[in-house]
Amino acid sequence: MWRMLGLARPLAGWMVIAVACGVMGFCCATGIPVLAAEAALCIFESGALACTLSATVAILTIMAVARGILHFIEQRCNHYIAFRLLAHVRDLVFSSLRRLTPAKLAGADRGDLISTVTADVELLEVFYAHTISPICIATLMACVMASFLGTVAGLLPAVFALASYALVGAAVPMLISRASGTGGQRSRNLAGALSSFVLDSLRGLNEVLQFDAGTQRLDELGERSAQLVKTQRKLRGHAGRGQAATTGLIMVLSCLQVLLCLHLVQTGSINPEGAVLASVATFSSFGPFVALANLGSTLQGTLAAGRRVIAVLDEEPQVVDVSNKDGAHPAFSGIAAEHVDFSYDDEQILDNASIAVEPGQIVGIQGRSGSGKSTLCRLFMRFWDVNKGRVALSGHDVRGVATSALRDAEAFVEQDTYLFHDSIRDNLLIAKPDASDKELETACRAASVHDFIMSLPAGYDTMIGELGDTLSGGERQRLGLARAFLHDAPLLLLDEPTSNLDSLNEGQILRTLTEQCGKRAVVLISHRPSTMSIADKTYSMDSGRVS
Ligand SMILES: Nc1ncnc2c1ncn2[C@@H]1O[C@H](COP(=O)(O)OP(=O)(O)OP(=O)(O)O)[C@@H](O)[C@H]1O
Repeated sequence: MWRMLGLARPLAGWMVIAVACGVMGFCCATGIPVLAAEAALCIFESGALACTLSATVAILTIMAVARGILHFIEQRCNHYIAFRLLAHVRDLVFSSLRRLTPAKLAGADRGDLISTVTADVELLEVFYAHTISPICIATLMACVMASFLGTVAGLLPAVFALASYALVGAAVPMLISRASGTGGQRSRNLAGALSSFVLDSLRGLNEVLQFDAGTQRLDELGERSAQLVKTQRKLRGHAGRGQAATTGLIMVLSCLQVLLCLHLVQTGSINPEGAVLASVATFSSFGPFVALANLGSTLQGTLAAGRRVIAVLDEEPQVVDVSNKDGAHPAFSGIAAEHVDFSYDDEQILDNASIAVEPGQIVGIQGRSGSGKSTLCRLFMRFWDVNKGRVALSGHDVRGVATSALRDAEAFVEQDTYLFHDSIRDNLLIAKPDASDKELETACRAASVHDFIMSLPAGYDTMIGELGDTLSGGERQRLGLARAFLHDAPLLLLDEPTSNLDSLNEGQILRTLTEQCGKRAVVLISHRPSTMSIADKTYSMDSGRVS
């Protein structure tokens, strides 16, 4: 909670305005019946109906309008603070992910991470807009009311009111929160799992139809929905019972205050006027504390979301970027893995692996599936650091090379090319944002994809559908290669670059690679003998060892 509050420090000024408006607004809300009671007493005592009534009506009208305006300003400020902070927190989370990726996003907790980035950050709105300032407002209102009651009716009604506020505003939300238990969290997890299941089913629709698994998927969908509805019904039940208990408790406490005031009048400790004003004020002053009582059912979920967001912010990256100032910027003169040991978790993937790539060379790597070929490329990119040995770029350990220099020196085409929901042009320009149309065309011709792009209705400005599934595997692969060619790095790491291509397109790509090999070094991973035939030398990988 303190860490989350710390993030709100730059917006403290807005928070002060929100709290001030909230307190003044509740003073008006409580003041209206108190003033009305005061006017009634005055008329009853003096009989000066006309003048008292018009003055009172005027003041009451001003207070009622002021209450509305103040509440509006309070809510505006709270939501301004909340949404500014959500943007700030999202920025912090994305910066953190930038530090933690790609190792973090390749891990098994990827799904959890995505719900932290989306749902958890969103949930913090409740904390920033509906938790902090209501707590401050309730605390200040408790002080204001205690001093008012102390003035009109003495110490005892003031102390009783304070105890009542503590009961409604602190004990009740804690009890509701405890009674709801982890229900809020469970409901959120179930809702997240349900949407993933729906998305998964839609993505795998072809497989579902092909294997006639529709009924089975529908049954599972029904079961998951029923579980979610059950959990939410239970939660609503808790919230409803909590609200009913709060309202009942307020009635009982207000009546007890009236009885206490009557008793004090009987003993002569206070006058009847003070007793009436204290009773009316107590009845109408529970608003800020009810707001806190209602937080009970959401508090645990909000704090759990905050804890997860802060855990992402605090997580230490597996690979720490090297800044331009601290790192080396060597001109490319080859890359090598020297006696490298590596494991993702406990399972050893590379065992004393050594490989050397010189400028202008095409180096092939082959081996059975899972032998660690792609892993070696990821170590060249320094997505992970080696456990033993070193990866050397131009003779420099990559752990000492500036990350931007490393990215400039290498272009990596992985087995799956990710295409953004954007135009083909913008998808390619990510590799070189300032590339001219001519450069774009040259890269696409080299990747044998220019003619295909020109056959599309809007050419390079054609939008790529969501998940890129309007394109074939081969078209996506060639766009990935075009990106790498555009990046124009001296080292190309190509992981199965021709696996989805027909022999015509494969031939064109291989021609491009051999033509360019004077210009750059290429690491080529492939199971295809035709692709491997262009390699100057070939390494074989088996159980993490290279020969
Ligand atoms: N992020 C990861 N976390 C844990 N294990 C991983 C991770 N990525 C890969 N592995 C495991 O490491 C081993 C080597 O994977 P790698 O992708 O390097 O193999 P590969 O030789 O390129 O296989 P293929 O030819 O099928 O692409 C595999 O057993 C794989 O399951």
